[in-house]
Amino acid sequence: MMLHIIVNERAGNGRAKQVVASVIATLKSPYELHQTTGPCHATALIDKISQNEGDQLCIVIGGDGTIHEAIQGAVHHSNIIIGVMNGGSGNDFGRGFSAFKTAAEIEAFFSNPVITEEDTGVLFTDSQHIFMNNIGYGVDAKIVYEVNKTPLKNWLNRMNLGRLTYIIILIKEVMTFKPFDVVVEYETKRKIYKNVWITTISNQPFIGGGMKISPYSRTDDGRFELTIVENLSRLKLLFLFATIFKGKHVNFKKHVSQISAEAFTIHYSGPIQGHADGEDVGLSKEVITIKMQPKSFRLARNPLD
Ligand SMILES: Nc1ncnc2c1ncn2[C@@H]1O[C@H](COP(=O)(O)OP(=O)(O)OP(=O)(O)O)[C@@H](O)[C@H]1O
Repeated sequence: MMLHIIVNERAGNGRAKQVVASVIATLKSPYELHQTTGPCHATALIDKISQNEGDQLCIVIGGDGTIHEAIQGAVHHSNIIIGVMNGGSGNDFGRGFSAFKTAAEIEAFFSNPVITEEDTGVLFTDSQHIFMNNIGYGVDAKIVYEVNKTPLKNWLNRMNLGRLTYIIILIKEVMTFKPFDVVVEYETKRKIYKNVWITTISNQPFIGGGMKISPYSRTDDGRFELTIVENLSRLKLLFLFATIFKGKHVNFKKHVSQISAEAFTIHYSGPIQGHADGEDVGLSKEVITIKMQPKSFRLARNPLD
């Protein structure tokens, strides 16, 4: 098995750069180092690496954006095995799937390889988007959109206060966002929800840097969980957000519904901001569809996790 290290040195405001430096200083196994230079480069690197014969272990060091791009490539190549080291500020992939923390853990993987086949999803709007963590339309997506745009993020990241960016923008958006209506179709069912704030489809539990929005999601069960938050005041929504960090929001059954299925079609009453794995996918069309791609990439798990 050949070892490749793919790093986005810009990720996490330099955190990935520090991680890669400490890994290569202590790694004993031979490796090839690849540095991403901009958007979509991680996908192109995976495509190129896949042309080598046999299994290729690609340890991706970056944030969820870089990992998302690497997995876009990995789903097309069965000889690619993705491993991850957290180098961003949110790091939800590492929380929900698995992550290596040290070179010693990578060496431990070589003596005892734990490789699993993991699910991804595809969002169909006017174009297609593959996602591994979650996609969502609603106030949560508007928060992600605003967080990615704000200069506050880099400034607070530099002081290791990345999570504070989410909290400040979350409060602002909860106070100004206009709720919407949806019709959800799954299996043979059709349900109507009014006054909706959040529609998030999850493949793993975490979103927004550690908020446990979908506590029962599993990355290899061939199903998604749709979380709908509806019909509550702005103040209650703010309170509910505070409970999402620990996954306790699911106890508010009057306002929070969770549905498990392999595919969903959702009709929106108006254009609502969306994201896939924290990256902007624009405003919702009238109808969107989400489909499961079961066991679509191979993951190297940290055997010491
Ligand atoms: N060398 C580079 N310079 C600038 N951007 C890059 C480079 N390499 C990759 N990128 C782009 O940076 C985007 C963001 O990267 P990533 O999500 O890994 O880091 P981050 O935004 O700092 O992390 P987080 O989302 O956890 O805050 C990626 O989607 C990728 O398109």
